[in-house]
Amino acid sequence: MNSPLHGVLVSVRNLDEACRAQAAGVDLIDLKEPADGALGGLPCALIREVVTGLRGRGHHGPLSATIGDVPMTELDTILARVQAVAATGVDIVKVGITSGPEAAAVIDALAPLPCAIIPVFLADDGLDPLLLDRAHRARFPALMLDTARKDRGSLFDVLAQAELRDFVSACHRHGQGAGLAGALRFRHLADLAALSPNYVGFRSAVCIGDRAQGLQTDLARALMAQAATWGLSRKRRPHAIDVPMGVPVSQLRSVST
Ligand SMILES: O=C[C@H](O)COP(=O)(O)O
Repeated sequence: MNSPLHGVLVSVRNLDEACRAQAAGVDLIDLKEPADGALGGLPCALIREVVTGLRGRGHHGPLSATIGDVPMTELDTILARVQAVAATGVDIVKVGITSGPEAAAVIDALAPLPCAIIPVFLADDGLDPLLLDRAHRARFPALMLDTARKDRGSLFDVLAQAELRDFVSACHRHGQGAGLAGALRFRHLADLAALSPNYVGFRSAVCIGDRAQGLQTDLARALMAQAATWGLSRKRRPHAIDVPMGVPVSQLRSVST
């Protein structure tokens, strides 16, 4: 249960928001620019500033960052961005994967890299089982689902419960953590808990208005409190539903700088 890939992930865009997330007790702080799409990237200098700032404030929890919304056709750019983001000092690099002929080559190219990478499958148009199987076999520490079009409902509107359950089970069968995100709201916590993912990701739910607005500390605190009652946070209540073991720290490849 001490996996760094367990709990509630909240996306932030700068050090101020990161400190708010830290104050709220967020388990995984994720760096991205929410106004630039589902996986909008931040400049590496800003990522480094946030990493240094948080570590300087005694934050020991895992930090992730996205490489930005890079098309699958631009493999060289994807690999260069992964290397640059990993070098900022984050623990995990998130890479968005969209279905299409080039996606398999992206998975294959990411797999041997010497840093912890989480492929994020954008599920708006369904999941490609062959692509997912490839990612399971590539031994990434975790896989994640998210949605690109935030105005069309949540992850639960684009995938059936059974598909989500199969995704989580397949991750666990392959020794991988399973992450779920996609315009998730407080009202989804019970359904999320029933799926027993390793971590759940939020941005829209901790903003007033859309996800491009500022992170609200009060909402983040409330989210963490409610997630804890459902066993979805690392700070679980004693009576909370048990969540399967996540990926042990030893299984995370270190980030090369
Ligand atoms: O990585 C997780 C996402 O940032 C979640 O954002 P969202 O709740 O707006 O879909």
